[in-house]
Amino acid sequence: MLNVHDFETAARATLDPVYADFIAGGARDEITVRANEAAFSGLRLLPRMLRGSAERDLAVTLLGDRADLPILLSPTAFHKLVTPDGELATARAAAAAGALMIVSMASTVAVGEIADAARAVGGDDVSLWFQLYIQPDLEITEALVRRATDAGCTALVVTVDSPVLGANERNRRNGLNDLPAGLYCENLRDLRDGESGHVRQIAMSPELSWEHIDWLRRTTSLPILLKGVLHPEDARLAVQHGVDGLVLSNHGGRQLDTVPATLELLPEMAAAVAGRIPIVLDGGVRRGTDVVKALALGASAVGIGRPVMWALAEGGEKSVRHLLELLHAELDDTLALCGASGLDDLTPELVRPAGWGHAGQGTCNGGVVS
Ligand SMILES: Cc1cc2nc3c(=O)[nH]c(=O)nc-3n(C[C@H](O)[C@H](O)[C@H](O)COP(=O)(O)O)c2cc1C
Ligand SMILES: CCCCC(=O)C(=O)O
Repeated sequence: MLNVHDFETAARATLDPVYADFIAGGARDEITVRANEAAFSGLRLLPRMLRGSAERDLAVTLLGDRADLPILLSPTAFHKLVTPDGELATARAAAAAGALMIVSMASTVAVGEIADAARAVGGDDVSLWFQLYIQPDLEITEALVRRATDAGCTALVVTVDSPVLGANERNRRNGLNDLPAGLYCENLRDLRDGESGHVRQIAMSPELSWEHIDWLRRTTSLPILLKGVLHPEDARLAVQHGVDGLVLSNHGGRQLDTVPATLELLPEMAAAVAGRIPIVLDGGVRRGTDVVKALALGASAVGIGRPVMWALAEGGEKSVRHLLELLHAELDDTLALCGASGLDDLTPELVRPAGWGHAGQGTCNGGVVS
């Protein structure tokens, strides 16, 4: 295993193709799935020479939580689909690599147990964030927030791009509409008497509004990030509503198809928040060079979704750890080659659109690169 792509190839060789499709797939024609990765290819790196340092500092602090690398584990559901220990394996690997994991509300292990597993490996300093789909029944939402808080999660990542579930036609064709027997969304178990944690207990709610964010802001003292805001005007509203951070995400192309690649939106979004809150970008990050491009254009960190699922499927905990170590090493190598001694050295002058001097051909830099 030398890179992220190797994990995908190896995972596909062993995984049930129905689950491989669930992981790889996106909404409708998967135009956005492809656009995310293509956007990174559409930018070139223009390194500086003779100004590096012997060691590079890759650590990042986000909303008070320190991580050894600016690559987060984006929230992904159902880890027991691909490995028997499920999210316990992921959390142990992330803790060992010093990476920050965002636990999906739809995890197949309860968040408290995930946190215990992470701390058993990484000690009390390990930080976990919890991803939340606000439920129209606010008592249920409160109970979920309480479970995450009691588990010691230090931030809430509220996914707002899912007023309805994305239409994944691969899943429809494959007849995948439920979890296999014995797997449950454990965070939803017994929220009301006798509830098993069936996946259908999770409501996607088209009626959610900024009032719900205001309500959540009053309900919890944890930092709140919004995941899935794409319009710069919504980024400005998020700041006005007291949101602490954004995860600039199109859900890996799994919600509205044909939205722009997240990298394409980054310069505009960074301009909209103007440094007031951090931006974590996810979607299509597969290489250390991708991380450098995102940080150069204004992200504080990135997230990875599918790569973690592929590594989990390929070899469980040890493979996720290996994946994170590979990405850490790739990022370090890229910084060295760029003449950067730390993440603060990653500025927009490092990137250029691809193409023979046709301004905007790469279209990812939105005019921010001079
Ligand atoms: C299998 C799978 C499950 C996911 N589950 C969730 C989830 O439960 N909650 C959520 O907010 N996003 C979820 N996502 C989206 C990821 O958090 C992330 O935005 C996306 O995967 C990033 O793109 P990438 O896969 O290209 O790295 C999921 C993505 C995948 C591939
Ligand atoms: C209710 C589970 C949602 C999983 C998800 O967000 C995804 O597969 O993209």
